[in-house]
Order: sequence, then C-alpha cells, then structure tokens
Amino acid sequence: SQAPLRVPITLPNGFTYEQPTGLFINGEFVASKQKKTFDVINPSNEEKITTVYKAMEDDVDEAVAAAKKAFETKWSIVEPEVRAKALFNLADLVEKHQETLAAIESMDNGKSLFCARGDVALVSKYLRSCGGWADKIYGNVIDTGKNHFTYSIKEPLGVCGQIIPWNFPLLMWSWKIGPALATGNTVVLKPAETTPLSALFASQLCQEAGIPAGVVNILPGSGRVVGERLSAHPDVKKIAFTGSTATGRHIMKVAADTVKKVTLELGGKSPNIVFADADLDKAVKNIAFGIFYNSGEVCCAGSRIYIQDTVYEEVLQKLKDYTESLKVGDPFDEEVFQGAQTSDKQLHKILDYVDVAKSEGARLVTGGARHGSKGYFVKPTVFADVKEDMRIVKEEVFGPIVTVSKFSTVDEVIAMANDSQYGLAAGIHTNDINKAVDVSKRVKAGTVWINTYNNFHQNVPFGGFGQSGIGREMGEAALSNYTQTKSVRIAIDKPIR
Ligand SMILES: NC(=O)c1ccc[n+]([C@@H]2O[C@H](COP(=O)([O-])OP(=O)(O)OC[C@H]3O[C@@H](n4cnc5c(N)ncnc54)[C@H](O)[C@@H]3O)[C@@H](O)[C@H]2O)c1
Repeated sequence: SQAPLRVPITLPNGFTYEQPTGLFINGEFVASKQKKTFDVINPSNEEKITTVYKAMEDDVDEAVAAAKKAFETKWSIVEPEVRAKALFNLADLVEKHQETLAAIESMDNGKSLFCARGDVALVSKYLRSCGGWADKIYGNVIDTGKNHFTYSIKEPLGVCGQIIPWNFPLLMWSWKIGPALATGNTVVLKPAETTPLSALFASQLCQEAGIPAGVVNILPGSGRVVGERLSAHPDVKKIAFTGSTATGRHIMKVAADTVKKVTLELGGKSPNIVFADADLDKAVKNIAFGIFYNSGEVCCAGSRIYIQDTVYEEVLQKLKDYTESLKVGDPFDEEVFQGAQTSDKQLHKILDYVDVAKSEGARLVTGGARHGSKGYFVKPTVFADVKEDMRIVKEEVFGPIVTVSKFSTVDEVIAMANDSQYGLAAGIHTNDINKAVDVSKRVKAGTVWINTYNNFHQNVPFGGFGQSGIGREMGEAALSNYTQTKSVRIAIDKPIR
C-alpha cells in the first residue's frame, strides 16, 4: 500500500497540523516513482515523526523538466512586479504560519524554539527583501561612440539546483529560493535527508502566494542520488550548495562537466578574539553565543576563542560560569537555550572530538559529555590551553565545543586567527575603535563581527574567504549569483551628428 501524501502531526507543544510528505513537483505533492520512502526522526526523543517519500534520479528528471517549462513559459517572462508581489505574499504567509514553522523546525532539527523562532523571523524578512529587489535588476548603458548604441542587461540563468543542509533547514530554503525567484529563475531544491519537513510545509505556501506551479520543486532524498543527479543534469544551469567543504569540492567537480555556475557556502573554524580592554562580561556572552547558538551547528560558529593573556584566567572563569548557566534540553521548553544535535551521526561525531581533544592534551574546563540518556544532547563544552596544531583547533566539529587559546600581541593573534584553510567569519571584542578596525582589516574572513557575534541581517552579504566558499548569500550580492550579463550592440548606420 502507498504511503499517504499528507499526515496529521501533533507537535510536541500539542498543536496539530498537516504535514505534506510527498515530493513537491510542478505544484503538487506526489509519491516518488519508485515509491521509496524514508523515516524522519525527532532528535530530542529519537522517535519517528513520519515517513517521507524519497526522490530518485527519475524524479529529479521530472522535476527539472517541470522547472524548465515553468522557466520558459512563466517565471522568466512575467513582469518583475509579479515576482515581487509573489515574494511579498510568501513572506506574509511565512509570518502567518511562523509559530507552526518554528515548531516544525524544532521538532525536526532538534534546535530550541528560541533559535527556531529567530530563523523564521529572518526567513520572512529575507523573502520580503528579495521581493524588493525583483523589479530593481538594472543593466548598464555603455558609451561606445556615435556609431553604436550599447547596453547590457541581466538575465536569469534557468533551472537552479539547490542543495541545503540540516542545521538551518527553513532559513537555507529561503536563502536559496529568494534570490533565485526574484531574478526570474526556477528551482529544484533538495533538503537534507534528516530535515525535510519545514521546506515541504513552506513550499505548499507558494501557490497561495501566486508563484506558479513548477517554479519551486522540492525533492527530499539523498545527496548521493538527488544531489549528484542535480549537479550533473544538463538542464540545470546552476548549483547553489550549503554544507561541508568536502561535499562542496565534490559538487564543483561534478558540475564542471556541464560548466554549471556554482556557489558554495561551506564550513568554517572561525576565530573569536577577546582583547583585555573589552567589556569582559559582554564579550563572554558574545563568545558563548558565538559557539553554543543553534547547538553549535553553525557554519560560522566562533569555535576558536583567543583571549589576551592579562585577562585569560578571568575570562575563562567567566566563560565557564556562563556556559554552565545555559539551559540544555527539551527544545520546546521556553527556558531552553540549547536543544538537541540533529542526528545520532552528529552526536557521535561530536563525542569523538571530545575524545580527540582529551587525547591531544587539551584541558577540559566544562562539559565534554552527553546530556541525558535519551535524545542527541551534548553539554556545552570548553577546552582550554590548546595548541594551535591540535585537530580540535584545526577541524570543524559542528557542535557545542569551543577551544580557548592565549595570546599577547595583536600580531600574534592575527597570525593565529588566519592560520586556517577556512575564512567564513571572525569576532573581535575590544573598546578601542582603532584596534577593532585594524584587526578587522587584517583577519581573513567574509564576515567580521565587532562586539557581537552570529548577528545577521537580510541585506548584509554573507559568505566565505578561502575554502569556506564561493559567492555570497543575502543582500544585493546574492542576486548576482543568479543572473548573467547580456551585452547588446546596435549599429547606428547614419548617426545624426
Ligand atoms: N557549512 C554548513 O552550513 C554545514 C552544514 C551542514 C554540515 N556541515 C559540515 O558537514 C559535516 C557533515 O555533515 P553532512 O554529511 O550532513 O554534510 P554534507 O555536506 O554531506 O551535506 C549537506 C547537503 O549535501 C548533500 N550531499 C551529500 N553528498 C552529496 C553529493 N555527493 N552530491 C550532492 N549533494 C550531496 C546532503 O544530502 C545534504 O543535503 C558536518 O559535521 C559539518 O562539519 C556544514
């Protein structure tokens, strides 16, 4: 018997809603052709939430064909104002359903409701911002002399394949579809295997928003099947990916065969620097927020803390106390700051890194163990007195584990901060504006936060230096990832003068 395409789900907060469980192709939820399914697990109690259809290569081909048709016959040729209005409507609908979406996200990913609500708020702001850009895609007129009239315009690319991770499932859905749709592209998006629910729920709002069938298609499925097929498909003109650097590197190679445009938002090992002249209490809150927010499952997490030697022990003690005051547990508990890790795989990856750090000789200050026995919870963990060549300092853990190192001079901390293959973000805590600006110029990172951390805005570009990625999300910069320039020269046979 066939699995249903919608199921009623009672959320942990007691609220019931209808969850679509099919593939979203051409405006409809459908079963996968081969009728394959997979289970979605709630990471905070390890119980099955529901079963979702799993896309295979033939489903990808169908979704790409639908997206291609929608691109050619509808979305790329409508007036830009129509695209703007649809994105405004979608932003309004996300707002209308914000509590349901936040609860779905907490249940599916394990993140605290506090974090999920922050995600959903940014989703609607960002979609609205993209709507605002839709009718402001300008070209140029180029002065090439009296015998020609020359201009350039920006055109959409076509069908975009979008592959997103599990740490911010709904936010990444919006960061991907927003700029693609604003500029007239259509999309086939693959959510991560472990967290498909919010993207499926939100995509059903597209029709009500006035986005035609086929413009947005969602294919839950594996990276190896759906992700590979999207990256190789000749009718997919661009791949936008967020996830690990290893997978990003692989996607680039696969996409090279058809010379697709590729944008990548990858991993990080971002430094967070505390100078002795900072407001130390505020700095401690920021560095804790920088690593423990979203259970540490943040690409730009400030996972390497550098404290100036004269305040090292004092800040470390404050960090220990503050970390131990953070409430960990049930994501639906309004007091909880840190929920569950997203999967059994991540839980064990993180616990393995605790063992690695201990065996390398790092000093465990707090945490370093599982929290509770059911659900994938990890205690917020601080390791001090690390050496810069330790694996725990070099490798991305993607969990609530931070290392603390000591420095004495600006030059020394710049060298330590920049000693990484990554370059996603950096934090600087100081009350000296000259030092703040100087250090911000010298750190190699796509985003620098001064006296704050993990602080996003829908109009501020975000993306990586080095092996942290290619291209930028959000702001005007995100739009240029989704257009190509066409130059037009008109010969003027008889110039008037
Ligand atoms: N930068 C980020 O935002 C981010 C997000 C998630 C994970 N990570 C890092 O990656 C580590 C591993 O997590 P993961 O295995 O889920 O990440 P991943 O990069 O493998 O997965 C991210 C997305 O890519 C897809 N994918 C996997 N293999 C693919 C392939 N061959 N072709 C196309 N798509 C493919 C996945 O299905 C998922 O949708 C984490 O521990 C963390 O360090 C980083």
